[in-house]
Amino acid sequence: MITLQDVSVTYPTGTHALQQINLQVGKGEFVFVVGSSGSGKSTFIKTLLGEVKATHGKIFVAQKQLDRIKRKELPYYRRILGVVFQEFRLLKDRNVYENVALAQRVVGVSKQKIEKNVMNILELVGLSGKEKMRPKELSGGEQQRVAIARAMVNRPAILLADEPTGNLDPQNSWEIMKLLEEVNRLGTTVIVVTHNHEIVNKMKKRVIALHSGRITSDEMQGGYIQ
Ligand SMILES: Nc1ncnc2c1ncn2[C@@H]1O[C@H](COP(=O)(O)OP(=O)(O)OP(=O)(O)O)[C@@H](O)[C@H]1O
Repeated sequence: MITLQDVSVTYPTGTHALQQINLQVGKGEFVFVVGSSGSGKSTFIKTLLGEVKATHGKIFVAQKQLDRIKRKELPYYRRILGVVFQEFRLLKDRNVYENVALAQRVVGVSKQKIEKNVMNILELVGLSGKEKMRPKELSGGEQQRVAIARAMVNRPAILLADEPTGNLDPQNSWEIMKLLEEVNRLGTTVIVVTHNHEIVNKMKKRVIALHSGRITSDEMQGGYIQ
């Protein structure tokens, strides 16, 4: 599903944010990416999104060669991916339904299908009945559920989550991780960047550790010791 061959990213400032990354993530995998601040985790996510260009190496995502994709093709490429961020990034002046439906409108889904898909995905994330609420009327955990629904409503093959529990208390963090596990169980490849040791250690998934832009360990059913 995802292959990186000798990928390096050097920012114009000269910082080597990723160095010679070789990596394969198979369809349906659940992977944690861990590492201290500045180790290159966000750069890794941004590179997969095509927001940051690799300075060296090849990247294949769902049979597309990302390092060869033209700028104007990026919006189509990004339909393969759903993304969730630490700070939710919901539209404050739109309700739950609208926040999720917008993701479908931009790809041209019909009104009837949007309604069905949005209701289905809101049920999956446990937010049925909250369609009319605005983000500020929801708890942090609920807002992150809306963000996950928005990321998943177009049925992307891959879900990227950059510190999805960074703004949540332990109980909500755990519930969001269980939801990501459910999304993964339904067939989506899930990549989660996190600092949360407890969750990584409990979930026994593949763990890729970065340090100074390099992969220092990659273990199936790994843990996270700092
Ligand atoms: N736009 C940029 N321009 C120049 N340097 C950058 C840029 N973004 C990140 N960096 C640098 O690249 C390195 C990796 O940063 P990155 O944000 O990927 O790390 P991170 O592991 O996500 O950190 P954190 O956990 O603090 O979010 C750091 O040294 C950072 O200062």
